Amino acid sequence: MLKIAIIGYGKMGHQVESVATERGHKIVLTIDNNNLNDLTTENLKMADVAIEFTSPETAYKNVKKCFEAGIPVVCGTTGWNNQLEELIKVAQKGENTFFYASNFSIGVNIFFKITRYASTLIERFGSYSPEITEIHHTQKIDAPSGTAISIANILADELSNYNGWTLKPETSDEKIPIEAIREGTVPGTHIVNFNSEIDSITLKHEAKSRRGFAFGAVMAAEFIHGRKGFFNMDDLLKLD
Ligand SMILES: NC(=O)C1=CN([C@@H]2O[C@H](COP(=O)(O)OP(=O)(O)OC[C@H]3O[C@@H](n4cnc5c(N)ncnc54)[C@H](O)[C@@H]3O)[C@@H](O)[C@H]2O)C=CC1
Ligand SMILES: O=C(O)C1=N[C@H](C(=O)O)C[C@H](O)C1
Repeated sequence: MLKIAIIGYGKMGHQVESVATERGHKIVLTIDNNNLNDLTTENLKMADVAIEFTSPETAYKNVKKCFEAGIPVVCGTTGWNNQLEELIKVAQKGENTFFYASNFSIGVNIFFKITRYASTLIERFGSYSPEITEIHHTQKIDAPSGTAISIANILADELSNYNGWTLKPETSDEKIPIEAIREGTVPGTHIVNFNSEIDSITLKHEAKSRRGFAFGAVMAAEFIHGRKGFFNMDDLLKLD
């Protein structure tokens, strides 16, 4: 049984609470906009691990607070990639424990591997243009989604004609276009399309709820218990 601090008690925080208690863990602290002053070193030290799902503006400070308190932290907040790199480097030194994923769903992480394999085949022929579409609920702050950026990085790794991504309607020959659609309450849909003059190949992952994200985050919390350093879904799922 782990004692868990939930930082960000919104849509994801509530799902994490539900999955964690079902798995026999205890929630010892919940933090949201209404009780930010409770995010103290003293309170964090009551927990074995913190799980952070907040906003692009707040994640950096929250993860740093966990480092300062010496508490392992699992973070799924998207939209702060520049600052994230800095904290990954800090954790890689081995004094802190940090697990980050742009998407904790097992299905999406399988989808990442399928996308990489498809890209290696596409690269041999060179006649296909890639495009990513992500569809999310209208409350989502960041665009493109963290998952779409992860997919774009995989495509750019494998396709020699591309070296980054661009958010539509902007276009650029060397950048993989990402279309971000905001629609109703969609939990998260990601589509990769490889288009040529004679055909197209489409890969799609569609989350049916937020449960898969929460389940992955709780598994990550269990995984980092007793470990030091930086970890991601490849360490947890060992899909290679
Ligand atoms: N990595 C993954 O698998 C997933 C990542 N996400 C990401 O997680 C983040 C949160 O998503 P949702 O739960 O849907 O958002 P939400 O808006 O429903 O919840 C955010 C919560 O954070 C709280 N909050 C704001 N500032 C805070 C601070 N400084 N300290 C503590 N709490 C604070 C808010 O009061 C709110 O309760 C987003 O960046 C989203 O993209 C969402 C789903 C899955
Ligand atoms: O904000 C969301 O809801 C989600 N955010 C993550 C992202 O930006 O990729 C993961 C998931 O798609 C849901």
